[in-house]
Amino acid sequence: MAAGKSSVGVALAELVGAEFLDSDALVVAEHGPIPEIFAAHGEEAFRAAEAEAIARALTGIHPQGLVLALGGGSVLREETRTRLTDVHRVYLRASWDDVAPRLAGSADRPLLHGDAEGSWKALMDRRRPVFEQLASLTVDTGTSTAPEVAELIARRICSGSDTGAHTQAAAHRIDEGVQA
Ligand SMILES: Nc1ncnc2c1ncn2[C@@H]1O[C@H](COP(=O)(O)OP(=O)(O)OP(=O)(O)O)[C@@H](O)[C@H]1O
Ligand SMILES: O=C(O)C1=C[C@@H](O)[C@@H](O)[C@H](O)C1
Ligand SMILES: [Mg+2]
Repeated sequence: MAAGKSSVGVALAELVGAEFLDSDALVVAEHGPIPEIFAAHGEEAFRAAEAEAIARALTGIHPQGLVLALGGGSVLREETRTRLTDVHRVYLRASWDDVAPRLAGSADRPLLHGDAEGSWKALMDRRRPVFEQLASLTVDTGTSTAPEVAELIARRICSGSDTGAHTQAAAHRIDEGVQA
């Protein structure tokens, strides 16, 4: 949470000329604000809506390519991890010290209500192994701005240091974006 998935995703999509989608925004557009979904229907209902939104995004047609920012807990579902097999999967790594100032004043993360630091660390302890295993590329976000992180991702994908599957066309587009 607050690792910068949405901010970096927008910057990366702009850099490489791809379409950008955000699973949280897709869920909100269809079902309303996330805290209200959690309050009215519970986390499971949110996770189901999130998995559906991601499935639709990934099966949609995106002639320019797609950068998809995922909700922080979405990949805990095996069905979603399976859907990501053939794409680049970037893990934006951040520490509590990195994210604490970014979370200040934000009330739209229902899983962090109360003891935000304790909740964030407990969530991350559970999720980190999943993120590490799923990622085809890991980037630290602590000391770089979102556009800088985006550029680093594009360069790493171009240079082949990302092990994720990708097409020649996508690599070429990224190359052009990085050089632009
Ligand atoms: N590399 C960065 N350096 C400094 N601030 C950042 C960086 N990346 C994102 N931010 C800021 O942190 C806040 C959270 O970023 P963002 O919404 O992109 O995170 P997220 O990972 O999408 O969070 P969520 O899991 O809630 O969807 C925003 O205010 C954003 O401007
Ligand atoms: O980390 C999480 O579980 C979440 C992160 C946000 O992106 C939202 O998807 C929601 O607040 C849950
Ligand atoms: Mg986000």
